[in-house]
This record gives sequence, structure tokens and C-alpha cells, in this order.
Amino acid sequence: MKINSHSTDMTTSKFIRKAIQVPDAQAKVAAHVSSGSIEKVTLEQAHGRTLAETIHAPHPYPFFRRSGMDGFAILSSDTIEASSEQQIWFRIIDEIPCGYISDLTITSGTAARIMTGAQVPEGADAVVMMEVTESKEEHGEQWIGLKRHIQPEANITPIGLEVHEGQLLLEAGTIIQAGEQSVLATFGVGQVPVYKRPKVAIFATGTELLEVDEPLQPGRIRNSNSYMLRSLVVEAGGEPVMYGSIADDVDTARTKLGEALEHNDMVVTTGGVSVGDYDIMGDLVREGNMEMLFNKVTMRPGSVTTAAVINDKLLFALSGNPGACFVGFELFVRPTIRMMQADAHPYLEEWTAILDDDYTKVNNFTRFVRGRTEIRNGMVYAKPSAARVDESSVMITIKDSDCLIVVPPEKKGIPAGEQVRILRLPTGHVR
Ligand SMILES: Nc1nc2c(c(=O)[nH]1)N[C@H]1C(S)=C(S)[C@@H](COP(=O)(O)OP(=O)(O)OC[C@H]3O[C@@H](n4cnc5c(N)ncnc54)[C@H](O)[C@@H]3O)O[C@H]1N2
Ligand code: MOO
Ligand SMILES: [Mg+2]
Repeated sequence: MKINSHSTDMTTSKFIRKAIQVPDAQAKVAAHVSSGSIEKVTLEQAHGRTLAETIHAPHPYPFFRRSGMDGFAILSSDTIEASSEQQIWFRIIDEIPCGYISDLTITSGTAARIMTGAQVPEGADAVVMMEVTESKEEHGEQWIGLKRHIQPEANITPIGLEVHEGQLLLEAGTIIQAGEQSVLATFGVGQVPVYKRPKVAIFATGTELLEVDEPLQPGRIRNSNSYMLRSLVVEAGGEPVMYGSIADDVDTARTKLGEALEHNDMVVTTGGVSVGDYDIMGDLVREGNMEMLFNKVTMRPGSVTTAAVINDKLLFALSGNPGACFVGFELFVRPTIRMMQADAHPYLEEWTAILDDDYTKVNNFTRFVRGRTEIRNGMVYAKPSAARVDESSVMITIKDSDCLIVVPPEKKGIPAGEQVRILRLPTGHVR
């Protein structure tokens, strides 16, 4: 390739970057996030979505006095004298399968045959299970005999045992999973108000990038970051929109970015954010038609992670190095997708763990080391995923990680056995 004239003058703007701390960078992003719009979806579509309105119970639950057994509805006071020596007989006056109600009232000496889940008839204050009764037929009438005392309310679930009318059922911001589905269905919420999934445009920059189905060529690699990002967006509850990959050309990037911004709620790119000659995303965010929030963060990997705002939409220009791209997503993009759906806990959950291997690498930025947790004797242990290398260029350990071990910028490493902070990665949980 011909040699072009490139500036390595350290006073040019691409080299002058003000590094900010991760929490400050997160706060800058958060200041530009507003929770997205609301839509109604069917209950089937609601799984994993975030509820946009608080829901109160429109009625008590159970809604009627419910039999807990297949048996007979009786008056418990009729059984006071019942014993192994003294059998009490009841005349069956009705039969109540589930879904039916009786229009008769149970009075002393009568009973109704009733099934589990059916509404207990008026007058009855107990249900006795079939197995403890004897039955007989006399003059065309059915009778049951009972030799034991039955407590009032036995086997009857009272109205409102689980939920009383007006009770808070689900708060806005709740993620709808199996238990929430049960609640919504029980209370007749068939159209569920949820936050719209943010549409997240993804594109990769890099002249070296090949499509996944292209054969390898010298000096080139396949674009893996776009697919990694796609999965991460799905996991975070966003709707990924793939814009492929482009060569390292600032005009192409500008056009692509414009197109992606027009049709989506935010844009995530990967590659070209460092100080290299072809690091075009870095150049693009300095052009002036956007507000750059930061282009250097005191973290590794991902120190070159860049964020900007264009027409109220966020652009995350993540590093091309796979490890850095991954960490940049987890610390900045995932929380944004969660915040747009009003998640009360948008950031990665923080735990304390015991470091399971010595960590010797020293650096002056906070390091987010991909790691794996294990519970032993009730304690959480975290081990770096990579046996030797934990470079930001390393791709292979992403799949082996369920946490980021936070290594503060200190002069020495951390020996095994010390307590460390870890950030839990919600891997595999599709929201
Ligand atoms: N002189 C300096 N060089 C570098 C610095 C620095 O401060 N001064 N920072 C280093 C750090 S730290 C990182 S991280 C990288 C960041 O690089 P970029 O974000 O500009 O990314 P690229 O240069 O485009 O690519 C880096 C690396 O990643 C591969 N890549 C790119 N896109 C993809 C993709 N879609 N899928 C898989 N792999 C991808 C690319 O081929 C490169 O190998 O800069 C350091 N350099
Ligand atoms: O941005 Mo790099 O990933 O700091 O190592
Ligand atoms: Mg670069």
C-alpha cells in the first residue's frame, strides 16, 4: 500500500483525550436517556417485556369461596357429635362440578357433592373429602355418613385469601416472566402496557472485515463483533437491527450513521475509535455536528469507548477489539437499553467474591477481567476466564465468562483468596 502522509503530531485533537472514570461516563450517558414510549402487546408477546403501568387488583382472588377438595359441602356444626362410634348421615341435595354454582342452600342434615375448585354453596361452612365418608342409597336418595368432627372452614379457600380488591399486584418497571404472566392472566389483563423495545442499529467498521460465510484471506478476519452485539442487544431487551460492516472510510461511515440514526433509537458501532490512521469513528465524533460525551474512559479493556449524542439519540462507538467491545457494551449500552424500559436496576449487579487465582497484571486503569463464578461452601469464588491472557483483543473467553472481576488500578496484583468486587453478567437471560 502506498504511504500516505499521516499526522503523528501529538497536539492534534485525536491524541488529546480526557479520560473520565466509569461512573462519571455512566452518569453522562444516563443524563441523555429517557424512558421510551409505551405500547400494548398480547399476553403471549409480553414475556420478557417491562411493564409500563402499575396494576392493582380489580377484584379479590379467589373471587368466590372455593372448595379445596373433591368431597361434600356441609355444615360443620352437624359433625359435633360425630365419632367412630357415632356416624352422622347427610342427604345429598345437589352436585356441583367446577364451573357450576348451586342455587340451593345447605341446611342442617344436607350436603352437596362438590369438586375441587367449585364454588361452595350458600349455608355450607366446610368441605369434607370423599375418602372419609361412606355412602348409601335409600328410597332413591343419596346419603353420606361421617364418623369424625369437621372444623369450620375446613377445605374452603376464603374470598381474597391471596389478593384483596385494590391490592398492588405489579409495579411499573417489572419484567414479565412466568409469575407475572399468571397474575396478568388471572386478573384479565390480555393487552399488556409495556415499554417499546428500543431499536438498536449495529454496524461494524473495518476494511479487514469479511462476511461470516466468506473464505479467509490473508490479513483479514470475519466480523464477529456484530453478531456478539446482536445477541447482547437481544439479551438486554432491545431490538437489534443489523447494518453490516463498512470499510474504514469516514464518508461511508457518516452516511451509514445517518441512515442508522434516522430509523433507530440508538446506534452501536464497533471498531475505529482509537488513534490509528484509519480509526474513522474517532474522527467522525469530533466533526462537530454531535455532542461528544466522552472518548476515553479509565477502564481496560475499552479505554477508547466513545459516546455521543446526535439529535437526542445516543451513539456508542465501541472498540473493535472483541473484549473491549464486550465490556463497553456491558457497562454502557446494556444499562441504556434497560433504562429506556424504565428498569429500576439498569446496571450490572455487583457482588463480592473471593478471587480464586492470583491476578498479577498491573495497570493504571480499572480493569474489568472476564471471569467465571463458582459457589463452594456457600461462598462465591471468581476466577479469571483466561489462564494467561486477558487482552482486550481476546475473543475466545467471552463465552466462558459470567462476571467481570473489578481490579482497581493498583501498583501490585491481587493474590488468590482476597475479596474482590464482581459485576454479574446476565448471560443467556433473554428479556
Ligand atoms: N497508538 C495507540 N494504539 C492503540 C491504542 C492507543 O491508545 N494508542 N489503544 C489500543 C487499545 S486499548 C484498543 S482497545 C484498540 C482499539 O482499537 P479500535 O477501537 O480503533 O478498533 P480497530 O482498530 O478497528 O480494531 C482493533 C482490533 O479489533 C479487530 N476488530 C475490529 N472490528 C472487528 C469486528 N467487527 N469483529 C472482530 N474483530 C474486529 C480489528 O481487526 C483489530 O484487530 O486500539 C489499540 N491501539
Ligand atoms: O481500549 Mo483497550 O480495550 O483499553 O485495551
Ligand atoms: Mg484502531
